Amino acid sequence: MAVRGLGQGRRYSGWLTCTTDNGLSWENPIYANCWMTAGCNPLCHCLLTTKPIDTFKLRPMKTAMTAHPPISDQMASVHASPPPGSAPFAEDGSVSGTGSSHSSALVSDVPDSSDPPSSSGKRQHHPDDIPTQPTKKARLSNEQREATIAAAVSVILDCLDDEPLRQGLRKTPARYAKALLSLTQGYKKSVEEVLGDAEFDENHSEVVLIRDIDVFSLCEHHLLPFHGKLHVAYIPSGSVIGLSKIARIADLFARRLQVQERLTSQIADAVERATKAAGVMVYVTCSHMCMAMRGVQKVGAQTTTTAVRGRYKQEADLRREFLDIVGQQSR
Ligand SMILES: Nc1nc2c(ncn2[C@@H]2O[C@H](COP(=O)(O)OP(=O)(O)OP(=O)(O)O)[C@@H](O)[C@H]2O)c(=O)[nH]1
Repeated sequence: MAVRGLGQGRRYSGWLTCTTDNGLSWENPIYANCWMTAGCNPLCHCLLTTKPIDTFKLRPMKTAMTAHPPISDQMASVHASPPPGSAPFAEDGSVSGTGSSHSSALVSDVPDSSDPPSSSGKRQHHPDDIPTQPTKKARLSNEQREATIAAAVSVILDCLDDEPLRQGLRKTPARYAKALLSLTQGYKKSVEEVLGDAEFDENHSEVVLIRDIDVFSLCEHHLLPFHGKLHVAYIPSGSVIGLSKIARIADLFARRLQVQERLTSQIADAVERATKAAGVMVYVTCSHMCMAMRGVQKVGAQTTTTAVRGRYKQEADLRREFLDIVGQQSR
């Protein structure tokens, strides 16, 4: 498949075969942005290795060489110019040539024209802004996301280990990419999908409390896990939702890059919206590996966060009842 002329602002993906000057050869999946009109040199776009590369060859992935929508002029302009000495693509889609090693960011955050810009150009987050829909990045194909992450992990391994291509590490970039996408699968789902049809008319207007729901998430500061338990209570007003859906809503938000406070609020907001409840209370206790394995190294430290909505905000008795049920000290 010919890739010549994919064009400025297009994205492409493929496998890049690299050979270092000491004869080592390996393949890296790449997913990159192209901003040249023809004959671009993939080395200038992909984040590959710190080792010198003297030959390279690009062959398409089975389903790849897809042209994606152009990235905005704004994003194209933040990239550095490609180095001189581009290599032409062959008609079969492969490209070979010589060059020196070069690295740059792999995939930029492509702004969406539907995002309301702030005066600083950044998207403003509003407290009511619950991300109930899959994110823009999650709409990329799994293959594209896996390839991008795996390529980045190859670079990380190259920085850590003297033999990044040894048997035990050879498949690590691909394994890690799969694992990370699994740990962040919440980006791909919406609250509506999670709920399905599991809303049932019921006159029960007393507390429904689901306790001891496991929570596993990734701290957005260090990409290290935090895990613990959460308890959710709501006061129905005319209908209830399937019990499992509360845990699914929790997973939807936990399986993203998070801070515990935001996770807690997002679950409370989503449960309130899904159940149209008169009141919601969420209580989360977690251990953060970024505080245990590294940094301050406090292995026993636990963080508790709560979020209250509706009647739980106004009525201390309801909060007390919640804490009694989950076995915590009343405050
Ligand atoms: N509020 C909040 N902070 C978190 C959460 N997860 C991790 N953190 C904190 O994020 C902070 C990041 O602080 P920085 O000083 O930028 O990073 P750092 O140098 O790695 O900090 P140390 O962990 O203190 O070594 C740390 O204090 C973490 O404990 C969370 O869920 N909520």
